[in-house]
Amino acid sequence: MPKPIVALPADIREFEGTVWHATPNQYVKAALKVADVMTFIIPAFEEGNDTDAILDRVDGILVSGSATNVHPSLYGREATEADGPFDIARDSTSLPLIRRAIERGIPMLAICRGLQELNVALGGTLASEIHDQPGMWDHRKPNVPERDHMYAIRQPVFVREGTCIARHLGLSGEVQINSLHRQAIAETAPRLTVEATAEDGTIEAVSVIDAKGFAVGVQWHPEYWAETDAPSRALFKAFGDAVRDYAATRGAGTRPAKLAAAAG
Ligand SMILES: N[C@@H](CCC(=O)NCCCC(=O)O)C(=O)O
Repeated sequence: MPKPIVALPADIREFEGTVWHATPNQYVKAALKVADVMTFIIPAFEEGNDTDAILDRVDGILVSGSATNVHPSLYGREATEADGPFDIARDSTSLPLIRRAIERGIPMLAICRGLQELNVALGGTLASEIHDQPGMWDHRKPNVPERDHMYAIRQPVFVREGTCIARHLGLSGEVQINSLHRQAIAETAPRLTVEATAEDGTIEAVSVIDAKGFAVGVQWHPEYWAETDAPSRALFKAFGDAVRDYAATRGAGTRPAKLAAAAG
């Protein structure tokens, strides 16, 4: 069987005097080295992407983290200074991919901003600058020069027994994670179940209720240490296995009508 492919919605970045559709190496490296799947980076456009045409051609979606935030208008709020910076093209690409992948039973792993997009895509809301609230930890990216130190594993979260994420991580109870976020889930979308939380109550992992397949989101960054940290590795291998299972099914004559017609 050919190596399966997952779609990853790009971020919009500006440098060297132009606009780039980009993603950090850590996501595509973990996908290839640990999940053993290839990644097609999807250019981020406010309009023009054909979501089903993308999903007809891939076996999963991987929704990455980003320093930008989901635009508050997407969860019924006015935008304030604290809610930025924004990446509306990324929002416009990710949210339809997330909704449609869930409808079609296409495996999805959502990470950090990806978990927040998953929650908003399914009708939930987000809170900004959570560290300013009484009793909350500081979950923000550590202000250090070295990227390994930014993504250092440094906080415990508690994984509920018998959950999807417990199965994929290969454990329940306390697990140590890294943390690089200013926002978090405020109102959980109706179709999501909370599967892990931090001691301060921050939602750290969710899964889609009654999902047809692998459909989880984590607020931390398993991709960064996927080759060396056991729970991170287990999660990416479980994602890769789900993607291969989907690819095998898709390859077994259940290709979407559009592709079958195009193939003649
Ligand atoms: N912007 C959101 C999501 C945070 C996230 O995805 N962080 C990973 C990238 C970190 C970085 O490079 O700054 C939030 O802050 O909650």
